[in-house]
Amino acid sequence: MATPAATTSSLSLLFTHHHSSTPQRFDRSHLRLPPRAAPRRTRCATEGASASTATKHRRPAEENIREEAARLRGPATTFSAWYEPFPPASDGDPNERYSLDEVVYRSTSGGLLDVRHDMDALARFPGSYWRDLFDSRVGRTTWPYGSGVWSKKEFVLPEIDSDHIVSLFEGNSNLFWAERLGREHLGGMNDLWVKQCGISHTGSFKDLGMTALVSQVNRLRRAPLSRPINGVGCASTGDTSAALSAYCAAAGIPAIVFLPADRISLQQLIQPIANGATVLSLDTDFDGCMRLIREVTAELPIYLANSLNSLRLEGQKTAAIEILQQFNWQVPDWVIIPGGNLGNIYAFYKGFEMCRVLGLVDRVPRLVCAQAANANPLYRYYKSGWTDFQSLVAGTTFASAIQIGDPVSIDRAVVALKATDGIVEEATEEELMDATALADLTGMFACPHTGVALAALFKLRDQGIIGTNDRTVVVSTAHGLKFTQSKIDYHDKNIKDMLCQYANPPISVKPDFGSVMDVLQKKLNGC
Ligand SMILES: Cc1ncc(COP(=O)(O)O)c(C=O)c1O
Ligand SMILES: N[C@@H](CCOP(=O)(O)O)C(=O)O
Repeated sequence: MATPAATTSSLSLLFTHHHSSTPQRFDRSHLRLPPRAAPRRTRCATEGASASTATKHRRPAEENIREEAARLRGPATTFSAWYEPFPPASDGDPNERYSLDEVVYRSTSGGLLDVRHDMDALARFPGSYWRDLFDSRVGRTTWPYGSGVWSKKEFVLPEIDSDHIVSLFEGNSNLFWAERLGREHLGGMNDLWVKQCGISHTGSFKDLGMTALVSQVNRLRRAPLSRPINGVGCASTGDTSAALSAYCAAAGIPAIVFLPADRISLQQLIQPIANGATVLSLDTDFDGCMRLIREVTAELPIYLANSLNSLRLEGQKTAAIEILQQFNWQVPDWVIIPGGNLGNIYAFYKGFEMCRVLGLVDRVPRLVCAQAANANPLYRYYKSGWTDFQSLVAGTTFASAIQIGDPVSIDRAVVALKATDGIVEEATEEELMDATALADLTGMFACPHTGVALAALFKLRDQGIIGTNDRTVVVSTAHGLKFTQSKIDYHDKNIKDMLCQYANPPISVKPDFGSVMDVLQKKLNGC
């Protein structure tokens, strides 16, 4: 079994308790709990109104689910969150903090910010309370808890009014047992799981962060705050832009996306176009787009939606909490995540660590960040023993959404990995494409980024670092249907210097019985 990760981490600081507090008896009236279900009454079809009328009008006809939730809501929450410098200031102003209603992305020293929660207030309730509350909301449509993100609202953006939330009922993604991949291709692994964050509204995990960010923008733009924010913008390798465009379109907020020309898939490109965003195709790479959007958002009233903005990570961290929940609050041994701009690895850590600190679980898993060898600044940094970070010009990779050489969240990633006794692995193009193909041959339809994570798993199994019985979760970050060209090239054996050993090209056959029989007999005889 894997060694459980250290339980006291340097990051405990991130979850500051302002006073030492032991969980006390709790008063449920402080929380916005889901309305208690009315006692069920069996109704026979002949009783009163017809059965169809009785089931049709669940609330007054003129009321929508948002209004229904507002009517049923309890007293306001006492939880709060704010921005603080990341990592916590050692030589800066210890009191530096900002309201989430401020438009601020950087600390006064130019460093990153992080969303901090009032952990004292949350810790007034025992872990069992939070587990029960979150479990009670899964799979419901009660606004806004039908979303996997907002079902954990108190841990995400506790102060936002539910009326301001922009949600497409994201999250609650499938976590499935990859039985055959583990058994047949990973030396009899019997506890291998894939968290399908890409089976989602816009086909990637970015939806989780974008619902949080666009909701906050919606709050800022509307009365009483009425901030002059004219639009929301991002640089993107294709997934952030898709999520931003969809959530902005749902809220009626203008979206502006900066895309590196010819470096994202067609399926990703059409998403913001279809959602009505302003799409700028720039003749540079992602890092170049990122530099530009930072300059532009400093000049124009455009709110920055990249994960440099720590609001995003509050939504993304719920995927980690969901994994714990899906395992009935048992902690897996390993979680493997593909990394590019490196916000997500930190978001996962934050979700796990918050649950540990608040007593929902007693430890955190070991994290593995997997990078494409052609875009591997974190891997090189890790291999240097965290002594020498060099940004680089990322090379072309089939895992195009992580073709990033100067990751914004490098410092966040290092904290997450150090605190979880984490590992960084890399995958060559052949390794990631073979891993993707093998996963597909066992029933998945993985994106190349998931292939990077799977290739890292293959290596860590070969090295004996991940054991046969270790409960391991591979985070699948996007839907394979967004990256079909790479699969077409692979199965066509049309990739230079790649064997494409698992290619399964279609067989051209004459349309007559004899020819078809010949082919099938050869196939069935294993020739
Ligand atoms: C599909 C996919 N996987 C993984 C990542 C990596 O996430 P992060 O940038 O947070 O490291 C991204 C974006 O960068 C992505 O779009
Ligand atoms: N893969 C991302 C890259 C940008 O990441 P972000 O999380 O910082 O917005 C994308 O799809 O654009």
